[in-house]
Amino acid sequence: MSAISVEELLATSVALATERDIDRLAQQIVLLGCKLCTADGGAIYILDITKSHLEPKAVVWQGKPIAIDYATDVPLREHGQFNTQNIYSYVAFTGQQTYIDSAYQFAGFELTEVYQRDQLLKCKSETLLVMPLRDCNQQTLGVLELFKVRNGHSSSFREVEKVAQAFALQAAVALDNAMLMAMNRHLIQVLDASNRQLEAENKQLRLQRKSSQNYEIIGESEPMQQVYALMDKVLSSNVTVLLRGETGTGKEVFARAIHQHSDRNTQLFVTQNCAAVPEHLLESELFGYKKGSFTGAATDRKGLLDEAHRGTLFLDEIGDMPLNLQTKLLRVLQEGEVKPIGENKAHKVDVRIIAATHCNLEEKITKGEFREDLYYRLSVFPIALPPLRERKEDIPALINHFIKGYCQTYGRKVTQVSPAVMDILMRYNFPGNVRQLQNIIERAVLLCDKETVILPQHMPDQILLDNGAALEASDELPVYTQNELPLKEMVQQYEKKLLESHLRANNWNQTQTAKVLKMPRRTLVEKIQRYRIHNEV
Ligand SMILES: Nc1ncnc2c1ncn2[C@@H]1O[C@H](COP(=O)(O)OP(=O)(O)OP(=O)(O)O)[C@@H](O)[C@H]1O
Repeated sequence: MSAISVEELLATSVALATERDIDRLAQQIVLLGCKLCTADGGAIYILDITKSHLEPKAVVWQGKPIAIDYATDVPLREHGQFNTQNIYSYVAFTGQQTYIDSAYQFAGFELTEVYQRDQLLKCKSETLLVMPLRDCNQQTLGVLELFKVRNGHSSSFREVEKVAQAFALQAAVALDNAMLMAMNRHLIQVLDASNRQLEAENKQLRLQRKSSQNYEIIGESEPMQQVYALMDKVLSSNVTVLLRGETGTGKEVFARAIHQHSDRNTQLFVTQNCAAVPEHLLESELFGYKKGSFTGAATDRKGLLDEAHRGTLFLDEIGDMPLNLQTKLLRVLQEGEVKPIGENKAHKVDVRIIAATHCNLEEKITKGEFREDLYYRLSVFPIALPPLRERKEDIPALINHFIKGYCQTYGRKVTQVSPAVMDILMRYNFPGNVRQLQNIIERAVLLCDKETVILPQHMPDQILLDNGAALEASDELPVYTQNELPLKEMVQQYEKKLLESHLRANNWNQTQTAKVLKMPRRTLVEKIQRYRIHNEV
């Protein structure tokens, strides 16, 4: 064996201690092992993560790494038994440093991998040394094999036993460190990935919470849930939204909510009703003007589109916008450009448009009153708001919301509506939708001087009339078309139905019903017994 210089030993130590990549380290180990023990070649096998196989990691021949494609994994167990036939798995299993001096005469182990490699390298292995690589807890990490080929003067590895052992120990420590680091890196990656996933999920959850709870819009009914789901989709984009719905369904409320929950919420939410002002005024409102561009234009004036720069412009009643302005608006949507009246050049604006309409735009297009191209630009993301009569389950929550608000405004102590009022309002069709309900409650709160409950007499006459008509039309009261009964009986039947209906509306509370019907409670009880009226609750 050629003597190893101190420098070479130091260089070996440094090389092993500094390499962190397992594949490169495995190659270094074999290269250095060959050099220290004057081997012609060598191979390293490392235990896989399931600790069931030894995987070939690097093979070196005459000082150079060669491809390891020929080598296959070596199982540690076969048929449930430890695979002690194979030299690598034997060493891995027993931890015994093993020497073979005449590979082709030796019958103690299967040396299939060795013979295969010899065929590939066109040589004949003569002496072999297979060493276990174990960590400080004596757990096997892999095995290192060194070999010398038959060349007439090859010597046994036994001569370098001590050097080989010391080297294997050092190599195992380096390998253990590198594996721990790789494991750490892997864990950090897994943690990072799961953190990113958690962050994304949290963001999504925050958005969902916003949608169902934080829009500050009253209504939990199914049709409203569908609207919230659509709103969620447009919050993080600048897409133009078209809100459609009857008057008073809350189009402005929803437009404001979209702005407030979007990235633009630090900038202005500007509104303009396109039906409320004449054409020339609407144009100067929206686009602004230059000083002197028309009589009365004493100074330059910014339009609302510029006011809403980086914010949102809500255009209510878009269906009533004059055709000339529709063309100008289309340019804003297509080019993001605004040209104030009297100005030669257009300038860029960054504004999100939310438009609203209660009218049938498709019909207006057919009549030539609305530009089809503008319609397509505006209705990139239409949201239809349901009329109140299609989400009556939201009426009680809206009533409470408005009662609270108006009690604060007017200093009243109203807490609720009577069951009869609730019944009347639940029956009503609300052509004016939420706005109409809001007005009804405002009026009722104002009418309640000392009362804490809103009663039928606080309802507008029209609502009571409509309610009476609805009651008559419903099955709850008998409608006689023929005089098949004497009048007295007809009146009695009518009285019975009327009492039933009021009792139901007052939640079968007899005192309350008697009060509403302005009759003594005792008389009501007598009639209930006489007509055999039964509480349905
Ligand atoms: N879901 C709701 N929760 C609480 N208040 C609402 C709701 N929807 C509407 N409102 C109230 O109803 C009134 C009418 O709403 P809004 O002005 O947004 O309706 P609109 O559809 O824009 O009406 P129009 O078509 O007449 O312009 C407002 O005072 C608003 O505060």
